[in-house]
Amino acid sequence: MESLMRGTSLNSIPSPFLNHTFRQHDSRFTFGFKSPSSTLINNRRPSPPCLRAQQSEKTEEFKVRNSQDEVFATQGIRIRRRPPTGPPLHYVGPFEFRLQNEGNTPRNILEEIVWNKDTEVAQMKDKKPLYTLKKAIDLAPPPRDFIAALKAPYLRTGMPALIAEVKKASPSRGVLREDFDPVEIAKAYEKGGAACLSVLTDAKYFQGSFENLEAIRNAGITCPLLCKEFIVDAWQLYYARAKGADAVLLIAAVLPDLDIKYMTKICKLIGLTALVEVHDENEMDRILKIDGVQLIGINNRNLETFEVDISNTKKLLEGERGEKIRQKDIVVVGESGLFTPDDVAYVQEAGVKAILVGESIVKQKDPTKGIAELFGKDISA
Ligand SMILES: O=P(O)(O)OC[C@@H](O)[C@@H](O)c1c[nH]c2ccccc12
Repeated sequence: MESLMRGTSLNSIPSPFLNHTFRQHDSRFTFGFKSPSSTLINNRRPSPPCLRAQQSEKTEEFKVRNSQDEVFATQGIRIRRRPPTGPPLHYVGPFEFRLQNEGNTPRNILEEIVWNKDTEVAQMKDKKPLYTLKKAIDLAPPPRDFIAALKAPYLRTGMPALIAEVKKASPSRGVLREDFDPVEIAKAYEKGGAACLSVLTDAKYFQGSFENLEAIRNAGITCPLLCKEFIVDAWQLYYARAKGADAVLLIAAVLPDLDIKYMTKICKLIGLTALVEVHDENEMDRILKIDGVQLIGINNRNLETFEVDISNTKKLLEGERGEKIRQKDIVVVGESGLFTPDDVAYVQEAGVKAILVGESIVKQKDPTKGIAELFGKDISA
């Protein structure tokens, strides 16, 4: 299974956004990175009836996708979940004309990742259908309480609890650590006082894996584990739980409200905690209207542009939003771009009870010391 995650077909999708260090090429993919062109196709023969039937199926698919796009647009979601199929053929006299897909190039890195993930998940689902995962989750180690693990150190120390990220690489930063031993890093984080760990499982863009998640889970680590994945399908929730995850990330920039509602319910059902990630006011307002969300992450990095600005955490917690969050007793996590004790103090002041940190601690020779440096003191006691 893991070889599939890192298999040739997926690793080889050419990407204009991906850091050169782990980029390969393959022409088998349906969505390419050709310069968007509007090509008029002119077939000289009229279509036989079977072709026309296929085309009307395509028309239906096109309509469904269009209406999905409309739902996304009304919620302010810019990310398209799949490459557009393009308009169906138009008949003009004895000729068939159609405009070739103009929009089948991802508009940004997040869109590219999501399109890849969709293909990847479809392949994985074929190999491991849901009913096999349902059996597997009964055998998985019982889930740990992610939110309780965050609240305890915050109540004890008054400092934000740390979710320390096991992260080898990212599309914006390239490889963060060459000598990457996920289990050693996880142990060092735990020793340094991390409350929970986040483990990147995306292979193509972050050089992570589910093997890492499983290995950390089986290495005697007691911190609850967040599976850091791009969830586009409920099947992935079951897969994450089967691999030992205690929590998963749901990205509001990718998932419409209905998916968030449905997925948070499934999470509850199978014992996973959902960390719902927002990046702007619109996403925050959408998520605050959804019942049952207990944990919200504010990402200081815009996943479409890679811009990092830690004042984003403050901005989204000001005024009525902050009030509503307190009323609902939601735990907020400040995510990304935190490097110094001043940064930690800044987001704490803004109202977060936990922080999610990768780069600044994973890059340190000794990540245990990296944590003490980040907080300006030893938080392990
Ligand atoms: O390495 P940083 O800047 O400390 O960031 C960690 C974490 O917040 C970041 O990896 C992250 C936040 N949300 C994500 C969604 C997908 C992938 C990665 C992320």
